[in-house]
Amino acid sequence: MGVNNGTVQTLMSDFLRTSGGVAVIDGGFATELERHGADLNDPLWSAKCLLTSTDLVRQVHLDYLEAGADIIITASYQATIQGFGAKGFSKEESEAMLKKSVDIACEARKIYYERCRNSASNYTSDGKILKNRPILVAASVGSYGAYLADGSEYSGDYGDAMDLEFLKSFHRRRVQVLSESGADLIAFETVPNKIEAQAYAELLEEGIKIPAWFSFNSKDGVNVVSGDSLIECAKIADSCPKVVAVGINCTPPRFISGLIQSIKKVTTKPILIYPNSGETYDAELKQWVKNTGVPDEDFVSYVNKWCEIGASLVGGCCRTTPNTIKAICRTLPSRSSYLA
Ligand code: MET
Ligand SMILES: [Zn+2]
Repeated sequence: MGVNNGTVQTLMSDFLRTSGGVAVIDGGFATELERHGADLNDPLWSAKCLLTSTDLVRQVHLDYLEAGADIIITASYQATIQGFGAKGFSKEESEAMLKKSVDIACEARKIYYERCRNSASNYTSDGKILKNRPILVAASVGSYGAYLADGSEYSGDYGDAMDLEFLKSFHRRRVQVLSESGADLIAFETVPNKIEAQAYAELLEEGIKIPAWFSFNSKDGVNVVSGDSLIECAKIADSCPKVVAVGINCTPPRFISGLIQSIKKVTTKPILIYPNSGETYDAELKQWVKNTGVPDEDFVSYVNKWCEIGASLVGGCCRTTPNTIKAICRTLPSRSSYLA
């Protein structure tokens, strides 16, 4: 673990202090696996690589560390006990797979630290950042909609019959296993609606021993994707003592400033931002389609503005790459010092 003496509540503030006020999150993980040739057309999506391509998973984590990320997010976004079960794995095997997603990220961090130790400078001639610094491993938990693998993490529509207890029991064991796996925190990502945020907040109170962040997604720049109020969602995160950061991921860059302003109204917890490239995922085509996608340079030109208005953790989501993360590091005043 990269930060010493941290308690659950102070983990993120301690971490941000040692990171110079702003920390860098990694970039798109599943889409980066795909860019390296992985076929993720599967209900497990990126978690399929936990079964077939662990070396690639480790390599992509390392690529993000060498691009300057301070926080790497595990391949467990769409890894669920139910999803592995549907492929014939036992409960024990499925739980082992969850643990493995964290183990691989921790291995990458260990290899990275070795490379830092063996490197004469913080920045190599081929553009790698090898700077010894605190690094956190965040265990990803994607939404119930992500498990459904039908794009409903972008609609947030779970039907009228959905209830809180169902969602809690869906996520309970997975969250327990990930919280005992050696990860530093849990990243609840792409949270599409209020009921799922509530379910996570209540699960965290069931004796979970590591902190978490809540990251919502939006497709209108005002509400979360289901149409539920972002303000109300952020309030749920704010009132949960285990939640150490609140924010937005997998949302077009152009919406981010407004969303930060909304979140700020209801919480003083650190705000995290990791937008996608601005393209849209077409669930039927199972493809990212271009619309208002912004190239890396434009995406990055927003970053300091986001920090000025309140973000303190910044990275990228789907279709962003290690180059995006490098460019984010280069633009942050607190980082540029070791990237000369
Ligand atoms: N951390 C996940 C990934 O980058 C988030 C996916 S959002 C649909 O793969
Ligand atoms: Zn994404």
